[in-house]
Amino acid sequence: SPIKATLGSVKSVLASVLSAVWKPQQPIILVTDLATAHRLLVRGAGSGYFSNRPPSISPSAILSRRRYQNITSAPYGQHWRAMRHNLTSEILHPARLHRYAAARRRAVRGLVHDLSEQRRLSGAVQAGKSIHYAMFSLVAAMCFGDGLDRGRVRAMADEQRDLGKSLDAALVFADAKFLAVTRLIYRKQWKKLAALRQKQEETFLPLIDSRRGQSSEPPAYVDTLVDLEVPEECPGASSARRRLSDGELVGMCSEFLGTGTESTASALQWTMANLVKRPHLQEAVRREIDAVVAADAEEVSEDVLGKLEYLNAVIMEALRLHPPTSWVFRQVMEEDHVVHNGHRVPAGTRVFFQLGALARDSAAWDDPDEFKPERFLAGSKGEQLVLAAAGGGDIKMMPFGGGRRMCPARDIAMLHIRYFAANLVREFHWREAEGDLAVDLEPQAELIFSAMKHPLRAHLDLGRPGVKTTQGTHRL
Ligand code: HEM
Repeated sequence: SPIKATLGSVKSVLASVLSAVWKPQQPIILVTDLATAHRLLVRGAGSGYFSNRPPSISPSAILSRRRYQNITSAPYGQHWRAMRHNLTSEILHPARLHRYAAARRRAVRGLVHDLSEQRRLSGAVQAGKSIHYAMFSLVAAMCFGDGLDRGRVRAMADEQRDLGKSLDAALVFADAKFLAVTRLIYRKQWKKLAALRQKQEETFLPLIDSRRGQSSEPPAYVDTLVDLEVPEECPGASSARRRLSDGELVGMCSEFLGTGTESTASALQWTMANLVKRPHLQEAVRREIDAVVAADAEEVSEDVLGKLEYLNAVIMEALRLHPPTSWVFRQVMEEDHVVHNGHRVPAGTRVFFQLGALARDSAAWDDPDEFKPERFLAGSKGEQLVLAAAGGGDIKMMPFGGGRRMCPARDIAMLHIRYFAANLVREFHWREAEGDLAVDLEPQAELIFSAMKHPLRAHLDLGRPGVKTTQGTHRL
């Protein structure tokens, strides 16, 4: 109606005026070359901390008015350290990764089964969607333990997807100084965010409660969280520690499910898309697998993944050209001493590292826009590349970020991608579909993650003689 339309335009004018008043523009540095990225992120971090991000847009942090922090959103300090240490030492430590091998095998088996069924029933399979769900079910098992029923996992995956989609809308609340006013102006967005979070609490809290006081092998992430003690924030209580509240636990589980699924599923999808687009590379990967895996072996097991150098090179090249996380964000704090072009960067400055541009820096790569896995093979120039340096060394690409806030899950992410990709290539011959279903390598750049704009679809032929679909038994 005309009244509604008038109110709508008044609202948008008012919102932009208000946001300019209460959100003084902070300077931004956009980093698109590797030399600057290295100087700021790695060496810059050595002379100060430079380890904070701008205020998070995670619904958990916004709705709780920043009382609930997760690893990604927490300011650099004791609380962040305790949470990150728990994740890296209890779940992601390289010596402990083998404990989740059974869950990984189940997830790959489920994915192969799903794709086989789709293949039987229709033409092109919806590989993108299936990969995403399989990765989610694996991460959900690591988070809440084995034995979750399929319906519940589906519901959680849907909730998580809706929450991810709401992030753009949550941007308006990120650093609003007068949240009450912003809430009023954007009340629809606020209500939607609150409803999504409410739903998530209803799903997660019973699962969390059912794990209290239990010990299982392997431990679920949530088991380590309910036992975790973090420093008390009260001034004067420097040595006091406390457990995480229910609200914090829900936020931490949501972070694990989101970060654990989105980037890895996206990297796997980009890898498979490039293999569909380039059948000769797919054949080379298959030959490499066949050379080290017996024809009657049930699967490409995790212990042979280290021998699959060419597959690894394909994955690295996919990560370079299609980094699943688009940006690394930092904000300069008072205590930082970040120097750029001979000047100290003022506190409050936001520094955005554009990962896609960094990985195509022509100073570091020959033919930066070409898909050439060979550059990552032993003996080639790319061999000595460093994915991202937490300490010294050059950076040639940084899909996992860098410095103290670098992704803590690089090893497990690479394991997941290699294991899934190796088995998918062995089980099926992937062929490009026609017309609208052909592989489109255009990204859907979102605020945080960058996935394929058109999720991967492909025709599949059985890769091994004797492999049966659900009507019989699949070998995996
Ligand atoms: C291919 C897969 C992945 C990619 C490309 C990726 C990429 C990234 C990037 C770019 C960052 C920001 C780093 C920075 O600010 O310097 C990050 C942070 C993070 N990632 Fe990952 N990630 C992946 C998989 C995972 C997985 C599987 C998990 C969890 C199981 C995870 C958990 C996290 C966490 C908790 C942080 C925040 C670290 C902090 O603030 O201290 N990531 N990731």
